[in-house]
Amino acid sequence: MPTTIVGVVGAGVMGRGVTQNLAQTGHKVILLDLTEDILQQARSEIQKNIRMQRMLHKVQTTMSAAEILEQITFTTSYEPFADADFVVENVSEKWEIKQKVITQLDAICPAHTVFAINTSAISITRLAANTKRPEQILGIHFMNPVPLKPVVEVILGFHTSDQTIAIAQGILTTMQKQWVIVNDYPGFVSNRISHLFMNEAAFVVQDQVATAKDVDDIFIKCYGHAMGPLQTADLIGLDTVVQTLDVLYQSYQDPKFRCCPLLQKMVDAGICGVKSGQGFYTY
Ligand SMILES: NC(=O)c1ccc[n+]([C@@H]2O[C@H](COP(=O)([O-])OP(=O)(O)OC[C@H]3O[C@@H](n4cnc5c(N)ncnc54)[C@H](O)[C@@H]3O)[C@@H](O)[C@H]2O)c1
Repeated sequence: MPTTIVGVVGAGVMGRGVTQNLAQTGHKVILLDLTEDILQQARSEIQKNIRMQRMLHKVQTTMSAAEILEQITFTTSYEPFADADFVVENVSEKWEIKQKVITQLDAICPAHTVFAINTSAISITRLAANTKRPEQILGIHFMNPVPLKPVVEVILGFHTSDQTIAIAQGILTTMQKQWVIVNDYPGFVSNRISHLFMNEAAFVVQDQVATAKDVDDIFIKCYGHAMGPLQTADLIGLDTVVQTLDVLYQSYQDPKFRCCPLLQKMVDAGICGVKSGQGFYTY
């Protein structure tokens, strides 16, 4: 396999999962975030998740937790990205932040490096236009928790080349992932549909039609879903759900994506779901 070093930008919910998945399948990973504190939290969280996932989900790896962590370089500097062959970008779901990061990556990474954008809804084509390598950019929408979810959505930007797709598929195969390839319109398939579900579920709770648990129970017990829409929103992070709805609303100019005021109010109050310990449920 040609790729040896993978850069990961953003050490939040998704960046940690992507890093763990890459490291435990033998890749050398450079993980970048804004502060040492965030990186320290990411390190502890990855260590905890390796242990928990082995215990609860019987995840098979021949490497010890210490060996997996040794594969990861934690950094606040872009300098090590000069050696990266493949980059997975996982920063917050805000256009200005992703645009700045992709420009910095384009300046430091070697000419051959492929960039995979892990986004909920932002246009891959629009981000690619901020680089000198639009044919080497594609979207990989990983599912959460990354090491446990076997399938990703691969999103083709307008200029994404066949070679870029093949390189990404090579990395995904080593990560033990399967993929579904889709075209680039904001929200792709998964989030364009799921955010309507989650948003409307929040409106139902806001309107006091039912409690969060009753809404979720209907999806789980009547429709056979593994999780209800509000449990899913808590798992994603309510802040990320609100940001994604904002991107969808701006992109399509369609009122069906207007964010439920209850969701916005919860985020304003610091209630962001699993990551903050409180959302529609308590964690
Ligand atoms: N949470 C999910 O279930 C989920 C699933 C699929 C895709 N996504 C997408 O993945 C991306 C990351 O989501 P998340 O849930 O991990 O968010 P998060 O808020 O948990 O983490 C974002 C991280 O980005 C870092 N960051 C912000 N600006 C940065 C910069 N300039 N340079 C480096 N790091 C920076 C933050 O410090 C934070 O650690 C988003 O685009 C989101 O839409 C999320």
